[in-house]
Amino acid sequence: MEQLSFFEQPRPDILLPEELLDYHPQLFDAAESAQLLQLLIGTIDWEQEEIKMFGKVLKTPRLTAWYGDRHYTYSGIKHYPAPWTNELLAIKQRIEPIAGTQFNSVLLNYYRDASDSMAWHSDDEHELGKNPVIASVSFGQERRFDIRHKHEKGRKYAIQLENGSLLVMKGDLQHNWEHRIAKSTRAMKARINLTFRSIN
Ligand SMILES: O=C(O)CCC(=O)C(=O)O
Ligand SMILES: [Fe+2]
Repeated sequence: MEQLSFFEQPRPDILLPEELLDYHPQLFDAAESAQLLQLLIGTIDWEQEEIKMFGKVLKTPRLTAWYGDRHYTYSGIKHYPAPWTNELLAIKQRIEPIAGTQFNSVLLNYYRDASDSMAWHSDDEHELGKNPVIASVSFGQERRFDIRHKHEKGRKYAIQLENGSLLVMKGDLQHNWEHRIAKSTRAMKARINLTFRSIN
């Protein structure tokens, strides 16, 4: 199946383009990451959204939640976020100096196992502006993050997003590239990813 075989193992010899991606492993240590993973699983108001595709109603293959100050349209659905929690604010304050910008919203994704995923997409909604900085924090199971150029076939990268890491996405990544978290053929434990955004 194309989904599973598109990328081989990430090549550690290929450096990530630094104008697009800035990776900070172990920003949160193992103890803190384990604690935040359990706390977020237990306290976030998770939902499984439905998407309409080719006249069918499908469930999104992961759980999601929006928190922050601004409502936001994503995949054609208008979201009214829940107010910041103390933990989410603390994570936001920790990453803002590294990302070099301030955020007013966060999308949380909960990948329960290997069959949870996020399809190829760009975060290119109008409210985010043309070349947004988006800060992606991961807790729990390491998963592979795939990136491909929209027009130049063969320009692609894969990076393992480790427990406690921060990935800053910037430049024209949301304009000329797409990214995804593919399903995996190997067993996968729970993972939570938080993408902090600034919505106009
Ligand atoms: O789970 C991830 O690492 C990616 C999340 C993502 O692309 C998004 O929230 O738009
Ligand atoms: Fe995304």
